[in-house]
Amino acid sequence: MSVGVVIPAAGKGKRMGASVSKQFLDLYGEPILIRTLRVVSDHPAVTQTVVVVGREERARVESLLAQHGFNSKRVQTVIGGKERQQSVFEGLKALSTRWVLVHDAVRPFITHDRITALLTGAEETGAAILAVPVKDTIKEVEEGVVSRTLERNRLWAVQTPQAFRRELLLQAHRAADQTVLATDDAMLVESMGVPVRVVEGDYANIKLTTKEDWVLAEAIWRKRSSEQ
Ligand SMILES: Nc1ccn([C@@H]2O[C@H](COP(=O)(O)OP(=O)(O)OP(=O)(O)O)[C@@H](O)[C@H]2O)c(=O)n1
Ligand SMILES: C[C@](O)(CO)[C@H](O)COP(=O)(O)O
Repeated sequence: MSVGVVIPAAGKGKRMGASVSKQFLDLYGEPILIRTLRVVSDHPAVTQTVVVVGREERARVESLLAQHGFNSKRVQTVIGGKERQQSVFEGLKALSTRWVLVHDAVRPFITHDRITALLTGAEETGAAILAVPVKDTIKEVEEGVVSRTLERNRLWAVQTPQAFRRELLLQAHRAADQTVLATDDAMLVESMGVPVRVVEGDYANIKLTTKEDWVLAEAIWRKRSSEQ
């Protein structure tokens, strides 16, 4: 199985509200992007990694990669787009592998064990995602009033990485042609009628989105470090 990875890292991190984009913030002495990359690119199935960056940040990312021992053969950079979906599409075009993992730069707590399970899950239909059962009750709200309570035992919170046959995901992105804006890649494949396998994720695989997530990230990191 030849597996490439796309790491979208061209976001601005507006909801985090820090002075630099969240993927460059240090978590216990190392930038989040580097922590994420170290786990994903070291997985034994991964042969190619592409980091998608903002145009004005490319030089900074390349020097960060070199500083942390990632040479340009192991990890390359491409310029992203305005939305995550466009950034992923740019990354996909730079890969030559049969399979692709798409993984947010800001989910540093992914493990090899979950990546392996995800890749196995994807073999059947060409598409698989990691997800965890939701813990809260979820309601639809319109103009400040509840319109519907969703059936919790059918709801899963979706994470990355997501794994696809690369040609399938490329086809799905081309079909969307920027007229459909999806919040994850699986949505594009689902809209082609392809079944997407759900593989149980890990609640610790959080996405750093707001300041509260940072507190949680520090706690997860401390716990993981004390267990090693
Ligand atoms: N145009 C974009 C937007 C997002 N991303 C990346 O997609 C991942 C998930 O996106 P999100 O958490 O929404 O990051 P931001 O867009 O940076 O956050 P915000 O919406 O708060 O600005 C991040 O690794 C982010 O860098 C990207 O590569 N290109
Ligand atoms: C892809 C994702 O991480 C799955 O949970 C999420 O949808 C990304 O959303 P964002 O608004 O781009 O952070």
